[in-house]
Amino acid sequence: MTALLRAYGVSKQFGGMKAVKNVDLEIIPGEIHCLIGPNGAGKSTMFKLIIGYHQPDGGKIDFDGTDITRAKSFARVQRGMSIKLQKPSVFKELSTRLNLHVALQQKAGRNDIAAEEEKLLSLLGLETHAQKDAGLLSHGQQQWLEIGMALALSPKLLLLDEPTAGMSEEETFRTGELIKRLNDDGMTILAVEHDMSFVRQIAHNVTVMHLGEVFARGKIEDIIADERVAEIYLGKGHGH
Ligand SMILES: Nc1ncnc2c1ncn2[C@@H]1O[C@H](COP(=O)(O)OP(=O)(O)OP(=O)(O)O)[C@@H](O)[C@H]1O
Repeated sequence: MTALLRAYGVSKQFGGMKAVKNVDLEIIPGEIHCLIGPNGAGKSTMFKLIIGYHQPDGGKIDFDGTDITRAKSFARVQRGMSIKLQKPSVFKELSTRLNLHVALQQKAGRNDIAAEEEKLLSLLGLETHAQKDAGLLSHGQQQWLEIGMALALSPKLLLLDEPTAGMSEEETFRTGELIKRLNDDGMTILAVEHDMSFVRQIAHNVTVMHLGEVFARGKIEDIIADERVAEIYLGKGHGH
């Protein structure tokens, strides 16, 4: 199957520090793909190269059949990437519903925004919080709202940077169920994630980075069974 996103030999250096070395990554339409690895592995840098926050020193990134290696972030969004960064950046003084409304308005050609709002509120499990100021939602609810705002753009690829950061165990599990529901509805998802039990809950395929390089890649069940992967997580005392 043709990849939706394909990175070839991507590298990024900060001063003398090679944060990402010759990384290949492939996202297939319809999959949930997790990019994992211990602290300092280069995951965030790779994510930022994909979303256009950093420019690579070498390599190439194709998205939906187009070379986007040097494209600006907004051009990537226009092509169908939707990005949810780690920290929620909802409009805290606006209601949950209004946050979704604003996000839905950004996509041209919507004719029934109210119906889309209802759909998203129910998908996110936030119906009873529709009128509440977003700033009064729990941390987890704000993260879900932001996922909803990312979905409002009807993306081809949803990119999530550590979607469970700072969440309780219960919120983490519910986030996993939400991501799986989105995927059941056809959404392709790339998530950078630390939490292995969460990765086990959602991932189809996994790319493992270590010291800036791809250390392993494959189906989630093979990655879980790979003792070398367990060693890089546990062996160096990084605490993940
Ligand atoms: N803007 C930057 N300037 C200098 N060095 C950087 C920069 N961004 C990342 N690095 C370095 O690149 C390496 C990889 O960092 P990166 O944040 O990509 O790893 P990570 O796998 O996301 O780690 P973590 O799980 O701790 O977030 C680290 O050694 C980091 O200090």
